[in-house]
Amino acid sequence: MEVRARAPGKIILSGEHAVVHGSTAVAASIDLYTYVSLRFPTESENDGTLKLQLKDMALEFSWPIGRIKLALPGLGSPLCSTPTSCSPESIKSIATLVEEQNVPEAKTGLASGMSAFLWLYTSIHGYKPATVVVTSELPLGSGLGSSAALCVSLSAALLALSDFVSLDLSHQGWLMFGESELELVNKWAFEGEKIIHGRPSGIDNTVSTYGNMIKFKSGSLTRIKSNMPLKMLITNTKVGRNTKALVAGVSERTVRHPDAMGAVFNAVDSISKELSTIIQSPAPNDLSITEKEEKIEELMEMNQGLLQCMGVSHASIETVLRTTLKYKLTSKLTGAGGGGCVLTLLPTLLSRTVIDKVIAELESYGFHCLTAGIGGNGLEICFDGSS
Ligand SMILES: Nc1ncnc2c1ncn2[C@@H]1O[C@H](COP(=O)(O)OP(=O)(O)O)[C@@H](O)[C@H]1O
Ligand SMILES: C[C@@](O)(CCOP(=O)(O)O)CC(=O)O
Ligand SMILES: [Mg+2]
Repeated sequence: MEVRARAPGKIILSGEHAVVHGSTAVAASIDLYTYVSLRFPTESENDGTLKLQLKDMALEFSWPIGRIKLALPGLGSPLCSTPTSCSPESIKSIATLVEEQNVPEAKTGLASGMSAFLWLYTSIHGYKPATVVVTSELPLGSGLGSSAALCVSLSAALLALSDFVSLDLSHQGWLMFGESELELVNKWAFEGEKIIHGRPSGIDNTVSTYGNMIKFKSGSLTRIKSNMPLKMLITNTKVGRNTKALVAGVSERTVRHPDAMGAVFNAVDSISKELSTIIQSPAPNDLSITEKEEKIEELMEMNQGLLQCMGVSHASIETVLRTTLKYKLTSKLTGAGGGGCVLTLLPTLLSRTVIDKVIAELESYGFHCLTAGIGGNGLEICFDGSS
């Protein structure tokens, strides 16, 4: 029996970082996915190992089950169905298991993803041999939520073949989980994100699990129904960065300047609330689409200024801002910043010629531009191997 799961990446329209400190944020899924397949070996295939294949990178890691038992003794049997946090001791043991693999020097960033994999796998399936294959359409470490898409798709595939959920295994094609399964997946994925991010807000795993557009504050989500077309250009500066370090940097600044940073987070909270009101306001109402777009642009500009105050902008991001401004377009970073991706609002009346010109100029600096569909499906799974 094999199961495949796919979970989308995301863009944060407003409120990244501040959301970690209790402010409201608005995020939407994008139509770029991470896929995870899980298969248990037949008796003749069983070589007593747990394998992780990262297909896009042509990497394969393999752990003898005996070695995992030694490093992580005492995993419950029967296993616990409630998501549990990885203790500092288990984090250390898992780090040792990861270090024993030959992770190429240029790919050491994968170590945290591999650790999340080992924690989620052993927590849900214990000491059981299996092969897990991961592929992704998302750039890793660029602010589009690849870590959350990995944790969500992985948790879903693991749970789909566990005793903790019951599903219609004969269903053909992609299938959505029910509400209680989604909640369970989201909780496990959050535990995985904790290993990768240190202190995640939970917005990335939540929007990847549920899809569409959400408003998120202090761990709880409100679904948003957009009442206007929203088209964003996504520019990947290709400057690598690490969410965990950036999130920690903002927390350190908050400790140094609690009042000033508190005011910044409050301002972001107001921006996100206003943004979600505009996006949801019925059309046509007293505001035309163009007026709504102008308001959104102003809010994006203000949010970007506050992200700069938090210390998470970057020279490459500033180059994107300056370049798009030449075409009277507004941009803000998305995700953790420090490089990574930048969003630019593409107003409905903007001509294709201008879009092509701005893309050409951005790409002449070595950046990569893409336009992704916003607000599509969240997590889905498939049992028939045809999708
Ligand atoms: N498909 C994948 N395979 C392996 N690890 C992954 C994958 N996707 C994400 N990761 C892990 O997540 C990390 C990137 O997460 P993060 O720094 O939060 O950036 P983002 O979530 O914006 O892509 C990678 O360095 C890796 O450890
Ligand atoms: C910076 C933050 O708000 C979003 C991080 O997103 P990403 O990992 O850069 O895609 C952190 C969080 O909310 O957990
Ligand atoms: Mg991430």
